[in-house]
Amino acid sequence: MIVKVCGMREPENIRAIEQAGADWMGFIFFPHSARYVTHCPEYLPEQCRRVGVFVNESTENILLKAQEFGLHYIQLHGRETPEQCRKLKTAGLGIVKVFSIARESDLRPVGCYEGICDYFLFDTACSGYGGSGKTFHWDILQAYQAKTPFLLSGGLRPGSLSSLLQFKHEQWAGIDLNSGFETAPGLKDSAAVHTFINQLKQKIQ
Ligand SMILES: O=C(O)c1ccccc1NCC(=O)[C@H](O)[C@H](O)COP(=O)(O)O
Repeated sequence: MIVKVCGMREPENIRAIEQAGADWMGFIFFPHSARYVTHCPEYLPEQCRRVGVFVNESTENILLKAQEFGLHYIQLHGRETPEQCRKLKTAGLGIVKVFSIARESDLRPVGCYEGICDYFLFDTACSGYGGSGKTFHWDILQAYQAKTPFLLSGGLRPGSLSSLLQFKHEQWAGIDLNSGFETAPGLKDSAAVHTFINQLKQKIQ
């Protein structure tokens, strides 16, 4: 089970979340986000895969950030096309395409990205692009029949553990933690993340 912690930017907090056992760490390169990373932190995680989060950004700018931050994965939250995903993949980056989910029909576009992306991330549909702090009805994902593994996202918080333990899907590969574990935007409660990861990984590998 991959645990991604998103919206990081403070060096000490990055270290603490790495120590807490996060597998992936997300850096948000979207200027309108409260978690926007304006400059490269003094410390970047070495044990975690580094994920760059972008919204409708040019391939050129994404590649610049990928180099600066040593990104392993690019997570795309906007209207990025399969062609842009393919270009980034060809540059040697892993690709995570995000789909905002409110109803079953929101799963329809995944077919165009199948075979190009390494992972999909299913997040709650909201007026912005992410970080809503709200969950969607996970039952909708039972209609997902493609083969690309996915991360479950949107509104996860310490109290989500029991629901996660009941969730089942063959392609479910991980979860994404963000605002539900924050003490302030961009600052995670490392003790809460540590406890949550330990409890989750004791039950699900
Ligand atoms: O978190 C943000 O501020 C954000 C803004 C714009 C695009 C993406 C953003 N977050 C990316 C993520 O992967 C979040 O973890 C995901 O949306 C879930 O967030 P939350 O509902 O707060 O758990």
